[in-house]
Amino acid sequence: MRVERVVDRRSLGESVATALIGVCRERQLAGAVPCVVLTGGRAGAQALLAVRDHRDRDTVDWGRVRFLWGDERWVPAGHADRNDLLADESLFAAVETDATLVHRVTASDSGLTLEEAAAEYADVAARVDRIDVVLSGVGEDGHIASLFPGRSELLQGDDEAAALPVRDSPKPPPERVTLTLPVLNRAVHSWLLAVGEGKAEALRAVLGRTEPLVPAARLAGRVDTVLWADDAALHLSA
Ligand SMILES: O=C1O[C@H](COP(=O)(O)O)[C@@H](O)[C@H](O)[C@H]1O
Repeated sequence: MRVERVVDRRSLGESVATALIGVCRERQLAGAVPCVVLTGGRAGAQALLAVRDHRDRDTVDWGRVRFLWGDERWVPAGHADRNDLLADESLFAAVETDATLVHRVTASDSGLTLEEAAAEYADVAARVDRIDVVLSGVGEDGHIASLFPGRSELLQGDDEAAALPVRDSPKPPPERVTLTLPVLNRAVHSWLLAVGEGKAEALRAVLGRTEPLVPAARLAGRVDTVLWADDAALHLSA
C-alpha cells in the first residue's frame, strides 16, 4: 500500500479530487465510461466537495461516469444517514449526471426487504465489467464499506453474491447493504481515505499488517492501492 501523506482534511480532499478527475478524464479520452465506487464517511464527503470545487472539474463529462457505492445504510431515501446524500449535496448538485449510470442501493422505504435490496444491488454490481476507482473511508475499527472486523461478510469468495445485507452493524445504523471484498478488489485503483486522530489506531493496524488483518488492510487494487491520510491520522504510524 502506497501512502500519500497530506497535512489536513482539506488537502486530502484536494489531492484525492485531482487524482480522481485525472483517472476519469483519461478513461473518457480513451472512449470509456469510467466507473467510480463512492464511500460514505467524513473523508469521502471531503473528497466529493473538493471534486465539486476543483478547477479541472469540467474536464470530465460527469454524465458519462458510472457511480456505485461501496455500502449504503438501510434508512429511507433522503435520510441524513444515507451515504448517497453526500454526493447529492455536493458533486451531484453541481454537475449533470446520467441517472441510468448512478446506481444507488434501494432505500428502506422502497417496499423491498433488506435482503431483496442487497440481491438487487448484487445484480447491478455483477454486471459492471470494470471498476476504475474504489474510494473507501476507513472506520476507527478498521472497517471499510460495511465490512466490519470479525464479521462473516469478509469471508465471501469471488463466486458468491457481489453485495450482501448486513444486520447488527457495530456502528449505527444497524442495517446496511455492502459490496463484498472481492468486488471492491476488482478496482483498478483502490484508495483508502483517512482523516483525523481517531483513525490513527486503525492505520497502525493497516500499515503494520497486524493479524488478524482488519478489513481496510485487505484492500488491493489491480494497479495501485493508496492510503490517502493526513498527519493526524498517521501520527502513530510514522
Ligand atoms: O459507516 C461508515 O463509515 C465509514 C467511515 O466513516 P467516517 O465518518 O468515520 O470517516 C465509511 O467508510 C462507510 O462507507 C460508512 O458506511
